[in-house]
Amino acid sequence: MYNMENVFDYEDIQLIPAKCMVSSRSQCDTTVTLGGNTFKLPVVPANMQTIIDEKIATFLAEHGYFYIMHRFEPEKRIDFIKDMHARDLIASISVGVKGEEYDFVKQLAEAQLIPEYITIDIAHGHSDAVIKMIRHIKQYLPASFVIAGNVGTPEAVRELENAGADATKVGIGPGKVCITKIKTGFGTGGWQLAALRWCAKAATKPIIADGGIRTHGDIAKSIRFGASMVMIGSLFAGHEESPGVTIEKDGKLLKEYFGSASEFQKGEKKNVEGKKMLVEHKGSLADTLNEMQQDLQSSISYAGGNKLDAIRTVDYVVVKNSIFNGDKVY
Ligand SMILES: NC(=O)C1=CN([C@@H]2O[C@H](COP(=O)(O)OP(=O)(O)OC[C@H]3O[C@@H](n4cnc5c(N)ncnc54)[C@H](OP(=O)(O)O)[C@@H]3O)[C@@H](O)[C@H]2O)C=CC1
Ligand SMILES: Nc1nc2c(ncn2[C@@H]2O[C@H](COP(=O)(O)O)[C@@H](O)[C@H]2O)c(=O)[nH]1
Repeated sequence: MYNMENVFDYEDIQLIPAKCMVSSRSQCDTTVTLGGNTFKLPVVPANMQTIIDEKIATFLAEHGYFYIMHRFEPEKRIDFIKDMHARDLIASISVGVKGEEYDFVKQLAEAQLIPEYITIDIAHGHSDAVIKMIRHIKQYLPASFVIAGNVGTPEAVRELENAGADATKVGIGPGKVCITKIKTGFGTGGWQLAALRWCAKAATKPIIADGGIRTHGDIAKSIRFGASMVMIGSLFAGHEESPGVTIEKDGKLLKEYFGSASEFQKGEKKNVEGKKMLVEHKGSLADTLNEMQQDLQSSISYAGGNKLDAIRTVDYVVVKNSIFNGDKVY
């Protein structure tokens, strides 16, 4: 059994401020390097169909943000890579592990269409299916940076890294539209931050923390506990640009956000581990990204530095389930 004293989640932790070394938060640098490219923020919108589409991917790439396109319209991926490369932008796609995905990878290699990033997007990433796919991609597309997941244990991180993954994605069930924990009894939901720390200690390559981010402060906490990058769904859902229908209810604008393992995504009620919810309309994605950057710059200043790395070593306290005291940001 995992030692319960080491179990905590985002809301249980407060980072402790250190002496400020900048005269303005604008001096704090939030950039991060992953796979040889430098991005404005250590944040990537989730590769889900209600979070990202080709238009958002292009916007993110053009403005210096990392992105991962989802894999739920597989027939569009080749044109997507060509289009991004024609614009001199990074191509970052997702794959699954079924038979046709092996052919797809070979097809890319034959056409010399080499995505800069390939994410293997599977619910239970600690599996031979993912290990085999990592090896397959590394054989046919050795120049692509492979992100593999999702996992929730150090053993899984080691196995995927040993198979050739360049980064691993941590988070089984902490997502807002996730019902894995309820339907299966498994996962890192409720202790995602502790699981991240546990995995990061074993990792020799970057870790992407995935799911459970509810506030911008949680990004800083993820960095503190070992993430190089943070994947976020719900905070990016419901924007003007977000895919999905806008609904007006009681004078309020709402947008749908559904899980990749939901009935809505799958089109059938089979192995459903996700749900659909309506989220409040949030305005423009660019505004949210700017606010995230400002908040992270502020986090860096509280950490007593001027770069993201300053956050990695700050002290923290465990304040079990108490930091919000009923407060809400909005
Ligand atoms: N991060 C998270 O906590 C979770 C994320 N998701 C998301 O939902 C989407 C669908 O995921 P997924 O179902 O893996 O993708 P797929 O439906 O593409 O399944 C991929 C393959 O893995 C098999 N598979 C899936 N889950 C398991 C398992 N628990 N044990 C053994 N084999 C398994 C499937 O077979 P078969 O269907 O026959 O079992 C299938 O052959 C992904 O985008 C994923 O990221 C889903 C759940 C949790
Ligand atoms: N268990 C499930 N997890 C899912 C599903 N669809 C996506 N996800 C995961 O959630 C995160 C986003 O989490 P959030 O808390 O930021 O909203 C996403 O990146 C996936 O890893 C699903 O259907 N079931």
